Amino acid sequence: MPIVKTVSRAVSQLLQSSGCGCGISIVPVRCIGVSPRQVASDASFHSVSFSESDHPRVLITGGLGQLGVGLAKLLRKQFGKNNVILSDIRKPADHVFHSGPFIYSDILDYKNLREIVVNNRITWLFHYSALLSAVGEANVPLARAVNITGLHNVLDIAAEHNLRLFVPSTIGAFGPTSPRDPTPDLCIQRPRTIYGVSKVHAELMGEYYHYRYGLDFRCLRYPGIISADSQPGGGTTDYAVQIFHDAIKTGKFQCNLKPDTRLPMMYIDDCLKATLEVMEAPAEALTMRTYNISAMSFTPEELAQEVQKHIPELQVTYNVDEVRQAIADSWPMNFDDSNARRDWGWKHDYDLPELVSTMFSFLGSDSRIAQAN
Ligand SMILES: NC(=O)c1ccc[n+]([C@@H]2O[C@H](COP(=O)([O-])OP(=O)(O)OC[C@H]3O[C@@H](n4cnc5c(N)ncnc54)[C@H](O)[C@@H]3O)[C@@H](O)[C@H]2O)c1
Ligand SMILES: C[C@@H](O)[C@H](N)C(=O)O
Repeated sequence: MPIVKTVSRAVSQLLQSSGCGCGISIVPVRCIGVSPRQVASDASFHSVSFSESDHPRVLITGGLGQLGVGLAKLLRKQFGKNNVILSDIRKPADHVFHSGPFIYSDILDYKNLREIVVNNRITWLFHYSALLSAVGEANVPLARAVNITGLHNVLDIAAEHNLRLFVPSTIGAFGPTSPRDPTPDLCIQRPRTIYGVSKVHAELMGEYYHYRYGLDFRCLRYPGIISADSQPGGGTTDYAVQIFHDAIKTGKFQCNLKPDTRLPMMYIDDCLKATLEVMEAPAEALTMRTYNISAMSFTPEELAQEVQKHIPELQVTYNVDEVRQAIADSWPMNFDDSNARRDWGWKHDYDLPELVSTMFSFLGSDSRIAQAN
């Protein structure tokens, strides 16, 4: 009995200890073994030397998707080219490979991931690997492995090596029983996609590791992200990127969501700015570890009208994809991000008109606009 009492007192002290995790020295260390793939620290690099400044040394997982290359560019500007390593399981395009350090990393290979963190003295990790909502529904076992098992690997390595860890969540972490207009930070979360379920799991596990082990976990729930120079990876909000390419190439766009489907959206520069800001925010400013961020909300019809201000002859038709429509109908229509705005000064720069004109100036539609006028 005395042993049971001592253990339960220790556990209740742990559970009551505050956010910083001070005094909790236990970390979830897995068996230390020798990786069969031990390589010299610089084996995979075409540029190897880290600066000796105080800059964080950054690893981005899943970095060849829609968001990772842009994030690397922003972070390299801030912290130096060689302090930011992009990684993925895909082969990088030439311009990406030559823009800074790139390394192969499969997040399901725990030892290899640990080796990369150790050999490169990583201090900040941005965990971008994931299968998004539509591709996740098409391959649930793979989505479960990448989004859940992969996250477990990342969490353990981050806790073991005292990293600051950023994991993005999404509007997809909410479901049909959540309040949808607006959706606050704290409310019912019962998503009906494997993507959403894995992201709620990531939010909860990250926060648990923060309170239990003192892990510096930071998480933003992104809206659908719109970018000009990178393609979306198979989500429900992809239509809002595709419309620009089709408008310029063919003047026709077939939308796979109904015209009145309202979803929160954001231009990539705002998304990446928020990501860096929350990672740089002083820990004392963060009253929470998972925040909604928001910029605008629109329907396909409203986006098409704004695009038609630039390409008046654009013809839009609708051919609804039932899987994507059901997902979109269960997601927030508007996102309440007042906590992010209050705690660390989040402020977006792009509303719908600025987003559309910026996309067209990137995609070089000037000649078409001139023709249209
Ligand atoms: N793009 C958006 O609209 C959006 C919105 C909300 C949240 N997010 C989140 O932001 C993050 C990045 O999104 P994205 O749009 O760039 O995704 P993406 O689908 O474009 O890219 C994901 C990357 O993960 C990689 N990957 C897959 N399996 C892997 C594995 N086993 N090991 C390592 N890498 C692997 C893929 O090769 C791919 O390059 C994701 O976590 C996503 O959930 C994105
Ligand atoms: C919203 C987001 O997480 C992603 N773009 C998707 O649609 O799946």
